[in-house]
Amino acid sequence: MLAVRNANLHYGAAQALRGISLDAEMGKITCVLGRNGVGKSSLLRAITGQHALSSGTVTFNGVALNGMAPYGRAKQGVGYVPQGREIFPLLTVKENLETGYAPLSRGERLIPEDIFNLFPILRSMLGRRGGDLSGGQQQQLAIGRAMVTRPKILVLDEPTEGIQPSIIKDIGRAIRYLRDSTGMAILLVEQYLDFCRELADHVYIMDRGEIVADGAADILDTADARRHLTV
Ligand SMILES: Nc1ncnc2c1ncn2[C@@H]1O[C@H](COP(=O)(O)OP(=O)(O)OP(=O)(O)O)[C@@H](O)[C@H]1O
Repeated sequence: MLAVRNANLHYGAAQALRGISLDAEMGKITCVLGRNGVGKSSLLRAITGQHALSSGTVTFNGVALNGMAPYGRAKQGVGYVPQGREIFPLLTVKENLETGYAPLSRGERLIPEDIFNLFPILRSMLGRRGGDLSGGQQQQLAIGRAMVTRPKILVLDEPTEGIQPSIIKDIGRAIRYLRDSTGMAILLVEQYLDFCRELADHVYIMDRGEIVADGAADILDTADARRHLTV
């Protein structure tokens, strides 16, 4: 289980996270919902080691991640699909996938066949440059690249952002498959309520750097949740 406790994060004098505590359990999909700018990406950057917390702790299966570089966290099994996907535009699809080898030992350096079963388009585009792919294909590639690292927790930053509905369905199916087939924990942040309602085992709602509610997906239908989520 990933456990965040009393996390505070600052950008200079501005505080982006205020005393956040949350759990992402193994074999479950945990969704964090919130409007633009409430601190969702900051939370994921703190978990994956892109930005240090000012105070608070992050542990994964009992191992303290605080102070560990992103590479060390990847070795601990933290896979990250960043906002905007961050595909290398001049590398081919295959080379992009192979960048996921970095935290693996030599014997583990294989591209899992599951990636192509979930996203067949990637197999047919292995030799194409990342920059030539559509936004939805790049999102599939970013998830595939994270799968190459054999994550025990997959952390996704707004996987539906700017993506057409048919590919959103494929991504939802892939996330469910990963939960059910591997028992990994999945933590995703989103603004797209219906996507979370369909997928989430547990939901947290964030507003202005704080967790303001949490529970099963049906809390999204409460008036209190809507107040924090509508613009
Ligand atoms: N590098 C940075 N320097 C200064 N302020 C930042 C930085 N990154 C984010 N912020 C600020 O921190 C707050 C939280 O931003 P964050 O990106 O975590 O929110 P978010 O919920 O992920 O929003 P979005 O949906 O737009 O990605 C915002 O007020 C944002 O302007």
